Amino acid sequence: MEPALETRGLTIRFGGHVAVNDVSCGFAPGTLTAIVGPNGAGKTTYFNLISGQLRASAGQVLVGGQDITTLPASARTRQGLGRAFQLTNLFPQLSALENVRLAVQSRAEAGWSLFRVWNDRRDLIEKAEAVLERVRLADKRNVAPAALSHGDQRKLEVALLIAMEPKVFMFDEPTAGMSVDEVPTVLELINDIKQRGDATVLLVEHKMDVVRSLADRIVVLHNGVLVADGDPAAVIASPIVQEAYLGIEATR
Ligand SMILES: Nc1ncnc2c1ncn2[C@@H]1O[C@H](COP(=O)(O)OP(=O)(O)OP(=O)(O)O)[C@@H](O)[C@H]1O
Repeated sequence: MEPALETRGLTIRFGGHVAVNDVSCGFAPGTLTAIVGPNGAGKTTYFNLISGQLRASAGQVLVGGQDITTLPASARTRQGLGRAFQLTNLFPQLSALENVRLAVQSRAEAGWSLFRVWNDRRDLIEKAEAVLERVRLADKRNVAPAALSHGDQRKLEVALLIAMEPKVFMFDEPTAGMSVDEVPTVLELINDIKQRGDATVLLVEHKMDVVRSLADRIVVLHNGVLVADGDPAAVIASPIVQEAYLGIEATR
């Protein structure tokens, strides 16, 4: 099956430092891949290269077989790459519902569907309400983002991503800074995205228990290089992960 997303020889140099070094990797539809590695391994930089926040020094990014390497971030979004929004990108004065409605609307407009039935405002709102229901924020529909709890803000970020209907969902440490009781809901939402349809999910995550519970596959970056890739149990047991995460000296 053709990968939904693929990087070929993806590389970026900052001065003399190679932060992502010749990373070739394909991500199949309907799978969730966790990208792990120690601090400074290049995980966020790899995400930035895929989503277009950074331009590669060498290599390619392909979505559905199409080369998007030279496209700006906004055009990549239209190609189906969805990265979780930071709340700073939202309209703080608007309600949660209105923010999701705008995301639904931008998706509708991107789909060449000028006359599609839910271009009508009522339909856009119904669709936005359904998304809020799905992320369990329906009761907060009239609340502004800044007034939401931290956990609810992360749910709203997921709602915006769902509203954009991307082919590829990218989450960079989605549970960072959350209280222990807020974590399961966000993990359930990500799992729900994975279960429905053929979405491709990429997840940068430090917490190994989260990775173990969600991932079909783990890719390990170390000093910008892809050093392990495969089944979660096997990768977690590998010396490189044991050493990087558990401080156990690798036995060779
Ligand atoms: N814009 C930049 N200019 C210079 N160096 C950078 C830049 N962005 C990242 N780096 C460097 O690239 C390396 C990889 O950083 P990156 O943030 O991608 O790592 P990471 O694996 O996401 O780490 P963490 O788990 O701590 O978030 C680091 O050495 C970092 O200092």
